Amino acid sequence: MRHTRLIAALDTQSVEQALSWARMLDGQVDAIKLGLEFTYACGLDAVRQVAHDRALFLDLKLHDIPNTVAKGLSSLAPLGASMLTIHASGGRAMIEAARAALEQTTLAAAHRPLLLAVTVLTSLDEPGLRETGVNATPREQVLHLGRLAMASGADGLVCSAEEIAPLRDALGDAPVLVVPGIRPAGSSADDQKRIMTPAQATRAGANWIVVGRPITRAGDPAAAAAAIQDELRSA
Ligand SMILES: O=C(O)c1cc(=O)[nH]c(=O)n1[C@@H]1O[C@H](COP(=O)(O)O)[C@@H](O)[C@H]1O
Repeated sequence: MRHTRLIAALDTQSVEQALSWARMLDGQVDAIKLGLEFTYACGLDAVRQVAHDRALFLDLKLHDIPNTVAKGLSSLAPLGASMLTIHASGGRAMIEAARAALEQTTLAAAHRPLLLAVTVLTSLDEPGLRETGVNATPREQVLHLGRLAMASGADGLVCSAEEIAPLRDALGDAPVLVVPGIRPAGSSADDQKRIMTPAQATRAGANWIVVGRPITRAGDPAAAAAAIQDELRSA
């Protein structure tokens, strides 16, 4: 059976806070995620400092013309992240250019970061997606973008847990599925719309789940992470 691993999203504008969370979560989570909030506030040197020898998901969701995304990724590749994100809606040429840039920039193939394509943000429900001009359900649009991204060179997809089963039906085991919008039972949804519990996500077949505020806002983040790992193991 697939073992679902846990990524903690360390969303903060403070290096000290990120370092403190990273240290308290060592041994409790399988990777840390640093994203837009941290990177814009603290810079790439701070990303290096917090990542140290931890597995890093650097989530900067690049979305631009192919040349700009390719050059942006070649600037990020030397940071040594295990995973990087782009938006699948940037299109085939952008995704192909992103993949080519990572192949060319990273020295050893074994160290190439996984290229993950974000499909439909977990903060969008059907009406929210329709407002962007997409006349499809989130599930249909995730499948559509997921097929495009995988055919264009992505290693995996970021999606909600609701779309894991249809993606597995359509694309099999090949895509690495990274799933945010995870809420342990009873915790606040915050701005997330398409949510599931850790147990539901692992049963559906997530490779990784991403959990931020339910861990970082807990009185004891290490205990919150440990409880999520227990839920994953016993699901
Ligand atoms: O790419 C992501 O990681 C991502 C994609 C998505 O569709 N939804 C989503 O929430 N995320 C990220 O996952 C994390 C979720 O954080 P919490 O809602 O606090 O658990 C945030 O850092 C988001 O940037």
